[in-house]
Amino acid sequence: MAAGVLLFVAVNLACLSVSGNLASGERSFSIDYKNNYFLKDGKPFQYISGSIHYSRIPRYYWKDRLVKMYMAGLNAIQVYVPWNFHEAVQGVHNFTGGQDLEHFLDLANQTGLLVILRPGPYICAEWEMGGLPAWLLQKPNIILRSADADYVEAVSNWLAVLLPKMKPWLYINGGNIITVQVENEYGSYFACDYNYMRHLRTLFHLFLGEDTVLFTTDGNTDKEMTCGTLEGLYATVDFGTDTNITKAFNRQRRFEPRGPLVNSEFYTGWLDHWGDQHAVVDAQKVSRVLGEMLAMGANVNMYMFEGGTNFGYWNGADHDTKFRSVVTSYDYDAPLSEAGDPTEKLLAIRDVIKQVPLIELPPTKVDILITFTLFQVGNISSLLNTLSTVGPVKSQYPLTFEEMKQFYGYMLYRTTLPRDLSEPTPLISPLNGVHDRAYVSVNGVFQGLLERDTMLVINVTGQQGDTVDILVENMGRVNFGSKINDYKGLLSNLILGKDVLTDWKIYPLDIDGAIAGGWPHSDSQKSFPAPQKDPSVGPVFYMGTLQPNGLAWDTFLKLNEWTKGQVWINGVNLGRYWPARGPQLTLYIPGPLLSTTLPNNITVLELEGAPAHLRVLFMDRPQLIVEHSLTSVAERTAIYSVSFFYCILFFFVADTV
Ligand SMILES: CCCC/N=C1\SC[C@@H]2[C@H](O)[C@H](O)[C@@H](O)CN12
Repeated sequence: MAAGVLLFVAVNLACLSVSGNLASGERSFSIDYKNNYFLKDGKPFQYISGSIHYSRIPRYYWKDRLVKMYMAGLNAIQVYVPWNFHEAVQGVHNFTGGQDLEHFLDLANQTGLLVILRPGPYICAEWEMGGLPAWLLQKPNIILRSADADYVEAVSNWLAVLLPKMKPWLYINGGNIITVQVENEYGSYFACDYNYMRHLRTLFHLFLGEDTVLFTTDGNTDKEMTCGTLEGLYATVDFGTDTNITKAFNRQRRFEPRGPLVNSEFYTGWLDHWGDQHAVVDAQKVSRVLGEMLAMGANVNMYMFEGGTNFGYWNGADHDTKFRSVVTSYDYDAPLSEAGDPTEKLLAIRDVIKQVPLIELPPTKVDILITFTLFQVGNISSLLNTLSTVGPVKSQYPLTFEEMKQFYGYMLYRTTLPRDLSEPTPLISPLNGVHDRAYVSVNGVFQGLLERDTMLVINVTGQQGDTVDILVENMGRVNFGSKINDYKGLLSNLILGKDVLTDWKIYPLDIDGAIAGGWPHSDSQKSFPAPQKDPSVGPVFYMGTLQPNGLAWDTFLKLNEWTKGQVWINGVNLGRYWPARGPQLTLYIPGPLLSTTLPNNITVLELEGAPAHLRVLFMDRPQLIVEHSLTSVAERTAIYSVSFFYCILFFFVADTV
């Protein structure tokens, strides 16, 4: 029996012998600084936890994931609360449906899982702006994650709503929350503002009670631990498989000489940015290092255990040497896949934990391969009456998304050519002010794109008075480091040759609202352009309808030879696709999102260029670019032959108009 299990059994046996000094039935959770472990109801307790983000999993799959985590041997889960997920509009709080945090906590409780709650208010997590709501940026020069008065006021108002909801869920009050994290890796942030952390500590104690176990988590360096820790908040560390465990926990000991050893984020995998090679972490290495930590009696949370998906516009970004947007899939090479399928890594981890009988895990999904063809709806310039019902804001110079009070998605900036441009003329944002991608058209003809930090100039031609349309895409706000004040849109003027472009009409686009309202399928009685021989280039909408065919399983949408864009299915925004850049090549579609009785409406916004065939493919497994080619020849042959067979069998010509 692995040493880790021996120790786990020993700790549990110790529980039987320890005569708790508690009234029978009284619940408590605390730190035993004498014996260096947690006490649960007065008995030694070691948590084996996994991170799962309810904001990245459809509500109908929460229980499925939680049960699988329990079946893997965990006794706890760790969960972030993204502030912007619950207060996208200032002062308007949403705790229903996919935001029903208390329902998620209740499902975890029903499943026998304790909870390590991480309410931030900043959470990082490769989530949009690290969970901070973008409307904070409307306060000029706000210093986020500091004692800045505007920021502190907004944080205090938010925590005054959230924390009272959480108090009944504390283990000591009959719930399942055992510990609560304050902020997140604060030692990594430039501000190092102890007054801010003291204010948070005051609020957390005020709303949750003085006897709640509060903690901090920081990267495994002295500098990070120095700025990130505070008296009264138990200091924990995070590190992955390549870190020396003894050195890491010795560093924690320098800040917490007594108390339980805790690795709050043991990285089971890692995140992907568009253009990266897909990050993987060896399963045997993960299970081995986990076993070593458990054998030391350490408390471990595996980050991630179930990653899920950055649906809609919720992905974050990093900005070290340049801006790098996080992909839609948050699979994280985690023990449970993005679609919730157990992996070899989960089985290896379960072998180390071995605290639950080896119940058979549910089988993976059945094979599905469906191909069908989309039809062109039109380009954005021609759809402004549908997509921008509020109409344009006129401004001499460009306004940001935040100034326009639209925080996510896409914005259309329109002006006219100041003079004839018979020769290709450079269009440039001299201050690198395109945040993040701008798709440029003249009189509806796509001229090219500008990309933050990457593509800073394109050539344009046209005649004086021609309409210049610039569609700007928010690719997700930076979620880590000093650049989280990540304003979006055209942050500075555009220069065309020697002319500063002025006199703008700026159109907020409510694409999600239009699609949720049934567009474009509800317009299907109208005539759409007939399929073109040559595919359009530039931002164009396409639509399709998949007739019900019993398909109610999880599938993965592949847009083979498409470039980059966004997909909606039955009104739900699945997120971004970018197969031209990878490594992600498919989009996860949760099975219950598809109707087995009604037509399934697919809408695609292709931003650069669709393939002539306009076909899309529903697959039974994800595809991504790994270090070697996508698949071996044998695998490729198998996929294509199976695909060919199913194409014949399931070829769907989408409903046309
Ligand atoms: C080297 C940069 C470290 C930044 N911290 C990261 S990257 C992946 C994870 C998640 O973002 C997590 O939310 C952070 O707390 C720690 N971490």
